[in-house]
Amino acid sequence: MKVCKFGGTSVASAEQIKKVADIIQADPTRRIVVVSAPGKRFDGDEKVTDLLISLAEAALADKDTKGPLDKVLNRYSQIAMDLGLGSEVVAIIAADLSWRLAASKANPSLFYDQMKASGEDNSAKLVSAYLSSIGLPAEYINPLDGGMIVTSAPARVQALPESLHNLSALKDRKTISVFPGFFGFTKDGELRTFDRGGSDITGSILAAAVGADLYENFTDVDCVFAANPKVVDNPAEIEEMTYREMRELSYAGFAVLHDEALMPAFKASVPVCIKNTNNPSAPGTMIVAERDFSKRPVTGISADSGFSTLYVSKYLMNREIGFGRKLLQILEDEHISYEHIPSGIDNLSVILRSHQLTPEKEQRIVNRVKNELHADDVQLISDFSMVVLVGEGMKYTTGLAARATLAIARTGANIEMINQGSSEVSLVFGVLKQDETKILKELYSEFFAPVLA
Ligand SMILES: Nc1ncnc2c1ncn2[C@@H]1O[C@H](COP(=O)(O)OP(=O)(O)O)[C@@H](O)[C@H]1O
Ligand SMILES: N[C@@H](CC(=O)OP(=O)(O)O)C(=O)O
Repeated sequence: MKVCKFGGTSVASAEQIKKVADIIQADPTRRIVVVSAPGKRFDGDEKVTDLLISLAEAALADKDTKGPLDKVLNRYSQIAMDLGLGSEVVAIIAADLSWRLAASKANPSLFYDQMKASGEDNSAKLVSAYLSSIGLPAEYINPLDGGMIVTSAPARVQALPESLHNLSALKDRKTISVFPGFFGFTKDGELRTFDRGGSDITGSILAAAVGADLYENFTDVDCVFAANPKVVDNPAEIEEMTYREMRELSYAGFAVLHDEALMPAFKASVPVCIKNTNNPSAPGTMIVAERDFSKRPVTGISADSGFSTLYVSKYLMNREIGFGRKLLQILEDEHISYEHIPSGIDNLSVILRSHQLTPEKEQRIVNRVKNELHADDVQLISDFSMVVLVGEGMKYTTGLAARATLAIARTGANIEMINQGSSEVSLVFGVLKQDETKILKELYSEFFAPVLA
């Protein structure tokens, strides 16, 4: 049995949904289908999830919701019409959206989640109706009935282990299950969405739950490339990589798969294949537990912006027992997680994702570190990027860090931070955002271009 997830671009229009149906029809083992909300049809188009966020914002601000609501409804009715579906499914979607809009706004975060989740929920109803209309026995599965149970606020939303048990029943269904991605329900029955891009996570959980032979993740590129194809021209194709490599690469910039989508499949030993809805005969990229890494030590290079550094220096910091704990406690009090902590004897930097900060939080953190920890210098600096070299073979290759730093030096950029995880599967460079692209390109030509020449 295969679990197939179709991303936003794969269900963006009737034409795309017809390709999805062909893919399902071509292989009778494709029994569980996870869908995203309709995504972009062309450059500059709007994703339905983004339209729904605007709709929720308007509703919460007590502004006119007709404009944003019509935009969402038009996307679905256009698709339904082009698929030759009757008006019934559109009426169901319209009723669903007005029901959600009328829901309580007392907790804005829950209201947002309700609205966002409708994107995948209604997409699943539409796809299921279309599959049925062409004679494929398909059924929409409501995640509440299916048993997708997730954590409750304020924790980051994650599936609870009992979801695996509940969802395993899907493998016995005689029909093709069409399951909306991106959300689940808490034990108290509250709807919560995963992180953006979270339909990948749903697919992985379902694949693990039913013990699938393969989790196929269909998107709009033939495979995972060794670097972001929007930045590097014609990057090398990755035929096979490990879960660990993909996790590290998707952590910083490989948007093709959400970084939290690897763990469920990995734990259940389900291989993952990234494939293209627009070119399903291409073999795609296989993500597996182990592979031969003798040919190329570096598998891929990713880059992502949106990091900040909390720089703290204090004379004799290395001798002060509990300094690190107290510093991290201040961040915990502000509900902030950290990514890396490179340190010297009298100073350390805590690297964070900037989206967690607000001007007020920044001020509070800096004041507390100064006043409570008596630091000599405290600075919160934003606009950092991380460029990450990833490869299982890096551990067994000498001189690799030297090659990487030399390549960066050729760009004239400064390296603000270097971090090599103890597993040595990745080498992380903290750089200024303005230098990110040129460094990525230079590193790519250092590690990939010579091999291709
Ligand atoms: N290294 C990479 N290899 C392949 N695609 C990448 C890579 N880095 C970024 N991407 C981008 O990821 C996109 C697919 O992810 P996403 O937009 O989330 O698709 P979907 O809507 O199918 O979920 C591709 O169109 C591509 O631009
Ligand atoms: N629609 C949601 C969830 C998702 O996974 O979408 P996509 O498969 O298009 O990345 C989002 O935009 O975040």
